[in-house]
Amino acid sequence: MKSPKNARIWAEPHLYNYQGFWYPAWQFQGVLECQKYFQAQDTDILLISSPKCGTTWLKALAFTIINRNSHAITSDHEQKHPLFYNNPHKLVPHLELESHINNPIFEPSSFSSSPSRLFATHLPYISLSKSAKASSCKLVYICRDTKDTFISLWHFMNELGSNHLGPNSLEEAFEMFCRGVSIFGPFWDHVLDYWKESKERPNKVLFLKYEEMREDPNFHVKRLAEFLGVPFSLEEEGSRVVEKITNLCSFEHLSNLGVNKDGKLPSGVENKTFFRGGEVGDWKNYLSPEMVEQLNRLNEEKFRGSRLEL
Ligand SMILES: Nc1ncnc2c1ncn2[C@@H]1O[C@H](COP(=O)(O)OS(=O)(=O)O)[C@@H](OP(=O)(O)O)[C@H]1O
Repeated sequence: MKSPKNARIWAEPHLYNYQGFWYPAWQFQGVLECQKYFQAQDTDILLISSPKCGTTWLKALAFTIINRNSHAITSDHEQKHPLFYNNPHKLVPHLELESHINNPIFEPSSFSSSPSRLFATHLPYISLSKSAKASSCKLVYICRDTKDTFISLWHFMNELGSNHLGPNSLEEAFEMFCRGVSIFGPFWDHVLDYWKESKERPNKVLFLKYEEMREDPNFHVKRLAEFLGVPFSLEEEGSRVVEKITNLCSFEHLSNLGVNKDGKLPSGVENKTFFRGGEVGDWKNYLSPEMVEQLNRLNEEKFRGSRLEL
């Protein structure tokens, strides 16, 4: 199904609805190919998110955790770790984007030496391939406060929007987001489906919250490593490997690296667009009291009975 009006929709001329979720034309083909062709292996790890919920950060953390034996955590002085000269999106391929370019080949990053293939996706649960759901591959989902996600998405899409239709105003974007019309949205359905799966199959789906990770990153890095089957040894804890990973992957560190200030992805997107501010509660600088009330009300309605709070 195609969006009804020929207007600016998240700086896109049209969005397409498939299985209840919205996509720009340039991603739609990749979504279909990914659902049809991606063959998950039992040892795979999929990092999953609705856009702007912490994908870049999670990619950096998971890559560093699972490859720590082959890529030791180096200091600013040594700069040997791949994160010093690669944006996290280059180290962890995004399924629906890569498949669009290389269909139907799903190649893990050549930087990874882990026996687990590491991929990321924004696909909603309903559109994952059969094997991703049925195999023993691990799914790590990260979600974020609804209001901060919306503000981050609005900035990002306006920044990306290279078409002649121009940017969306905050009010236009807000109205669409609340109706569920956003990239890989409705946001609430995306989050809720993975939340339910994480409750039903906790060994299969780990559900992370951006704000909780900001609050105590070391705790969540340990939790992530345990879930991925590569817990930290006592020796590693003693030599502060957890803290080193947290620091290496922090917003402050990654956003100040040359590669993330000046580099670009093969798609042409500038790496710096993935590092806007990384603040919790930035929505307070943008949303009116009425908008806040509306998003709070939607959160309550959509998540009622699920015990999920965002
Ligand atoms: N390392 C690290 N730590 C904490 N936060 C980080 C990090 N890297 C990126 N960010 C912030 O995450 C927001 C981008 O979200 P995503 O990475 O999910 O974007 S994308 O879906 O991959 O396009 C975006 O949030 P906003 O700054 O609020 O827009 C980024 O700044």
